Amino acid sequence: MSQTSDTAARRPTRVRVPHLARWKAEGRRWAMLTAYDATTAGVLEEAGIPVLLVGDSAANVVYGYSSSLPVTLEEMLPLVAAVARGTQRPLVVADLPFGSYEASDAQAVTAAAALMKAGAHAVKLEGGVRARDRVAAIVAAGIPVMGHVGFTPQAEHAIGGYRVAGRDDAAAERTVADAVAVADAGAFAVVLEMVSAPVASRIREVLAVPTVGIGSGPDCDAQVLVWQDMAGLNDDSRLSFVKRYADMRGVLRGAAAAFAAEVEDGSFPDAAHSFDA
Ligand SMILES: Nc1nc(=O)c2c([nH]1)NC[C@@H]1CN(c3ccc(C(=O)N[C@@H](CCC(=O)O)C(=O)O)cc3)CN21
Ligand SMILES: CC(C)C(=O)C(=O)O
Ligand SMILES: [Mg+2]
Repeated sequence: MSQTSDTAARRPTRVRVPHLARWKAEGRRWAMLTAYDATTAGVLEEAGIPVLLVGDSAANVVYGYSSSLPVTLEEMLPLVAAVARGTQRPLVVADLPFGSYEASDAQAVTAAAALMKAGAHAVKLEGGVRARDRVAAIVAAGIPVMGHVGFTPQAEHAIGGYRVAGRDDAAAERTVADAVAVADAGAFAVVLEMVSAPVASRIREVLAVPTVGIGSGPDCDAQVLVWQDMAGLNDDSRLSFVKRYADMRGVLRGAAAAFAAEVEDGSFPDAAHSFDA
């Protein structure tokens, strides 16, 4: 295949599902962050993040809902398209939102295909044993699926709150069985959310595919955080598994306040930021 422009010649190779399998075999850990817009996704690509998740956490951090339940497929699609347009290298995974895949395999495949048409390279859905048929149906349609077990926020009301999965022996066995079920159904990776660290470690040993931890301890093949949590843009301090790597909330508040002060005192715009004649 000939490459005709400089841009094409420099275009980085897209991360694909087989790369993640290879990284597990090599014992190489990797980071996943959420992204919801083209600008941020481009910055995360520059930082070398290989996998971006357009999470249904968009419900909270983009749309301002107090849980992930209200966000719709229609609200997810433009965010997926923006992240795909804004990046060249990262694998873009899109969450199937609550209500878009539970009713039937056919509904799940239709919703997954809509996310792929918007630009995703893979989809993610919540649930273990209860979701295995959905995973298999979407995989059979040629769409890579990332699983998500442990605490599954879309099932908050069935679970009875935000809680760590796998803390007693029976719960540990259920969580391992959930991860195995989605991996056996064809998932290329499995998110482990708020799984106790020893159980997550066991799942990592048992699964041939990578585990992606969030609040599940260090013994995972990859780690994921919501980018606004990671960057300290969110002020929600309830999430004890989040580490803040910057104070973006403080930086942005400071910049906005400085801008407003200069507008109010007439020092912005100055000659350097105006057009003469
Ligand atoms: N900003 C943001 N970050 C997230 O990680 C996130 C979202 N939004 N929205 C979708 C889901 C919801 N998630 C959540 C929501 C709440 C807890 C939570 O309350 N955790 C507490 C309680 C744990 C416990 O009681 O055992 C914690 O201490 O982490 C955890 C994950 C993770 N996802
Ligand atoms: C927190 C991650 C795993 C997620 O599912 C989301 O952002 O919606
Ligand atoms: Mg999600």
